[in-house]
Amino acid sequence: MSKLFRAVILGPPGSGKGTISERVASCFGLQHLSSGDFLRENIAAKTEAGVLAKTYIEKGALVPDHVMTRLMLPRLEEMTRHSWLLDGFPRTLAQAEALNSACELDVVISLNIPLETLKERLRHRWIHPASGRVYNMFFNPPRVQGVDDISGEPLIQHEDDKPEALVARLRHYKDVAKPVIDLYRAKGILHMFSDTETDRIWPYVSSLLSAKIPTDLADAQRATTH
Ligand SMILES: Nc1nc2c(ncn2[C@@H]2O[C@H](COP(=O)(O)OP(=O)(O)O)[C@@H](O)[C@H]2O)c(=O)[nH]1
Ligand SMILES: Nc1ccn([C@@H]2O[C@H](COP(=O)(O)OP(=O)(O)O)[C@@H](O)[C@H]2O)c(=O)n1
Repeated sequence: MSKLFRAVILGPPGSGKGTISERVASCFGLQHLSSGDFLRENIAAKTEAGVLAKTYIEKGALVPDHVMTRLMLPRLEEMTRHSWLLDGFPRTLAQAEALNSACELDVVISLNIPLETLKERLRHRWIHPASGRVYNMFFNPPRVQGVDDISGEPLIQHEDDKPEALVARLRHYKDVAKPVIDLYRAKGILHMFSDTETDRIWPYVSSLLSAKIPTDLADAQRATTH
């Protein structure tokens, strides 16, 4: 069996992790696992972890490490036969260390986006809460203003994307992420991309993954996902 491929995408809220992950999933056939979406599914299903996580997210706080790892590691266990791209986890050094002991990563993509750009994007981010689909009123607007393209249901704005909560959230992200980035840099698997536009970053991410993902794996996975 060919080797499976494991990747993580890091970056502050609004840096384009979800947008790039979707492109990676469709071009390279990796499974995209977003911890934010998975948390929202757990909250909607009122699982034990979901009920607990909700109390933190509502306050704009990070979900504690032991809750996140207890949620994510079993989910990754279910994907041992797939190649995947993990988005939103790990967020802290403790989460990165827990992930380390569960599996070996091939590549870490880190998005380095200027603060002003992040603020501008998140102000205009709207989501469809049931599916996690993300829109931007300029970059990828819904076909009908305020309405999800697929379900026709109303879009909402995250409380923590509103301007008042944003700056503190982005600043906090930086402090927490630094040791995670340092860890992956020390392991020699970190690839950092800096720009203000996802469309300019994407060709570099795409050529990195083309070089790193074994071709037989990419072909096989494409065949099963299309
Ligand atoms: N203007 C602009 N918006 C973008 C770009 N890339 C992503 N977005 C939007 O910015 C917001 C944040 O992107 P998302 O992929 O959700 O970032 P994440 O929080 O890191 O997962 C979304 O509304 C995206 O549609 C870009 O290059 N330019
Ligand atoms: N590893 C993680 C991932 C998400 N979260 C929480 O879940 C929320 C939504 O995650 P997300 O990845 O969809 O959103 P942003 O990081 O773009 O805000 C975050 O704002 C955190 O409150 C967390 O605490 N720890």
